[in-house]
Amino acid sequence: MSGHPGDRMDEDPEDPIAGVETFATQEQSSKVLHTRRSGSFPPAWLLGNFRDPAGERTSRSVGAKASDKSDGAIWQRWKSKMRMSAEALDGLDKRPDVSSDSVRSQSSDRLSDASLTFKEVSFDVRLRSGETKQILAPTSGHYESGNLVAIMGPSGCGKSTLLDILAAKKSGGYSGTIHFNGRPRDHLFQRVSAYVPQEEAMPKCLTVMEAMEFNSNLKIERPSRMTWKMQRMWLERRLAVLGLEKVKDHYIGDGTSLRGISGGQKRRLSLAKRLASGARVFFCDEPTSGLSATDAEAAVRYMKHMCGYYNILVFVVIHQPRIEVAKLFDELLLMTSGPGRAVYNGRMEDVIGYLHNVGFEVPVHANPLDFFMDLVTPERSDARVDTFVQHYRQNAEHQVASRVEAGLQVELPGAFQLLEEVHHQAQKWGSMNPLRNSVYARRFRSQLWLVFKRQLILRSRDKRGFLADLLGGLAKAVVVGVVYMRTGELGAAQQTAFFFMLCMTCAIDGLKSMPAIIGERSIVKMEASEVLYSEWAYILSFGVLNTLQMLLVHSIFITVLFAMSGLRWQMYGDVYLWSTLLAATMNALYLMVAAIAKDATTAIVFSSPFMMLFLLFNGFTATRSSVVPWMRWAIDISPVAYSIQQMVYAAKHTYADEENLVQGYENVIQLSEYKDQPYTAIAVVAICFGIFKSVQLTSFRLLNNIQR
Ligand SMILES: Nc1ncnc2c1ncn2[C@@H]1O[C@H](COP(=O)(O)OP(=O)(O)OP(=O)(O)O)[C@@H](O)[C@H]1O
Repeated sequence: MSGHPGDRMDEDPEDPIAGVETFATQEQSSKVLHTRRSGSFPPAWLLGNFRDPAGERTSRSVGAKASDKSDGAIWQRWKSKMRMSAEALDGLDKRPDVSSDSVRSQSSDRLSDASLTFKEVSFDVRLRSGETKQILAPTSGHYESGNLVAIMGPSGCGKSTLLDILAAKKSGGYSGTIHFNGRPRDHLFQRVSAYVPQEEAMPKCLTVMEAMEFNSNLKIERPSRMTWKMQRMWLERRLAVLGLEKVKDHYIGDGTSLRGISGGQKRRLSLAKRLASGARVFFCDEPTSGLSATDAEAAVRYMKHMCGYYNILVFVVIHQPRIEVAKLFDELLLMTSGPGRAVYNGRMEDVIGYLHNVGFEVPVHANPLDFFMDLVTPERSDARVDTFVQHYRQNAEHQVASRVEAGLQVELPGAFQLLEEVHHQAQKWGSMNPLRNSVYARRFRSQLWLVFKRQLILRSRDKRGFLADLLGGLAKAVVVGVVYMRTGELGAAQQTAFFFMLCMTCAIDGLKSMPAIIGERSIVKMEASEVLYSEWAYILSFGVLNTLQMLLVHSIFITVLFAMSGLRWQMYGDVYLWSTLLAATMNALYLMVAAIAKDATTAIVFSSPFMMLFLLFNGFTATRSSVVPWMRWAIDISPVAYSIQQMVYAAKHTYADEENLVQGYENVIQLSEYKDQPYTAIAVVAICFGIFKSVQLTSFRLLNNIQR
């Protein structure tokens, strides 16, 4: 069997195989391919610009010289591989005991072994009173791939704390050691592990397959001769393992404005995305909470599939599962609270025997886990916490300790070697860049392109939002234009009032961009903490697209308004330039606030003082001589004031042949203490823009780091 990024490789069967499943997939895929290439937007090049398996034209240069024959051979090998993995998957589905070794060994996609060992991991916090509180007492464990591990215990016992420490979500503040594959965890651990939050924010207008492609492309580089269609087949296998193949072309949705996949399917998509990223160890924080009993069971059952089929290690923090669900877990780490301490750490099937050894018999028809949980929940009157803690210390702790020591003796390939193994095998499908020894699997420019591409797709699908923005700009221009229709015939004071109103309108227009960045922040926070891409990649792509859209809407607004005002077209260039600089600077200000604020309401509240400062100290209604001397600086730094000032000078030059107007403008200049200083004006506007952008970028990054 031949390989693909993330799979273990065996020998390639060279014979061409056209299995039923393969054909079905091929047909579906080509249907989508056809739809995407037939002129719809986003265009095909945006969604995937890769060679058709049949050797058709490609825009990807690497591998373009390969002969059709060898491309055909690659395609046949790939089809054969996919068919065999589909058969193995079918076999897995049909077996009631999904974890049986015989079924596992059928899996051609089985990843190499991995283990996680933690020794004496504890966590203390310093309270405001100065005291230290132990949240998690020293806890140890050793777990190997192919196992589904349940972490259970009463509320507040430190399950999530332990999970966060193991997943490297907590960068410090804990003691103890954590080893991956018998070696100390290093910076590459994040590339081979995945943290799955309780509920994940995902872009609603993306399809399930596109979400998979996004994660996969950011974590695993596609070899040059692996086509878009081949990658899709590979991702379909991952979706099939989690029971999502039927919804692969459905939108994710948000359940309200866009009905997408169900809540249970979303949870499974969270897993599938990480699977497509090549993760070997999963840390899932309450993946079943909020789901119906049926969906919760399905989620755990699919996790079990994933574990067995790919040989993955999965930790799941879970609250009192039903007996059918509990039985799916291989291992159990049960904790009690006050502080968090282990009271059981072993195979799930041994729980009843363990309870018997401690002196408790599980009542007939009772769920053993419910029974056990009740006994170790300190708040319950029938709890026997001390008995279990003591029994664990005297009889079980040393067994766990020896498992840990044995685990530490076995040095499996480290994260880099695992990545190298995958990289090496993937090279069978074409050339690739050298493997990066960085937390980011892809270079910054690839991250930027992939993030930009997704943003463009999402924006292109939000046609209503775009149209509303465009029509809003047009309507605003018409309304303001009707008010100032005779401006061209009026005196300098009235014309300056028009410039003032125009600048005010441009200055507040950017407020509407705030909800977009706030809405996407939780998605970016999650993805950036998973080191899919750097925050800069997001901020840059958002900035470019937001600016382009703003420029388009702004241009329509200014042009229509200017045409209606009746002013001479000679000064259109100046009006356009200064209003655009002002709009861009104020937009940067609003995005800066949006990057800091908790939510949209807070952002509006925060942005008001800044907005008022610039709008009120505008040099026209409040001049340098009319404001208190100690507030004159506000006019000196106001982009609004500089924009009005430069428009006034432009008008004075434009109407140089009309004596009355020139005189009128002289009066305005004198009253408002204006100076014709275009370079100072540009410098001030550019400095403001630079400061707002820098604060936005830094705070976005800082906030993400704090919350990581
Ligand atoms: N950084 C911290 N500072 C103060 N207290 C903390 C900190 N981290 C965790 N805790 C406290 O430690 C306890 C354990 O929290 P944790 O979220 O790990 O528990 P849990 O078992 O996952 O709870 P639940 O099942 O309710 O989600 C809680 O009381 C929590 O408030």
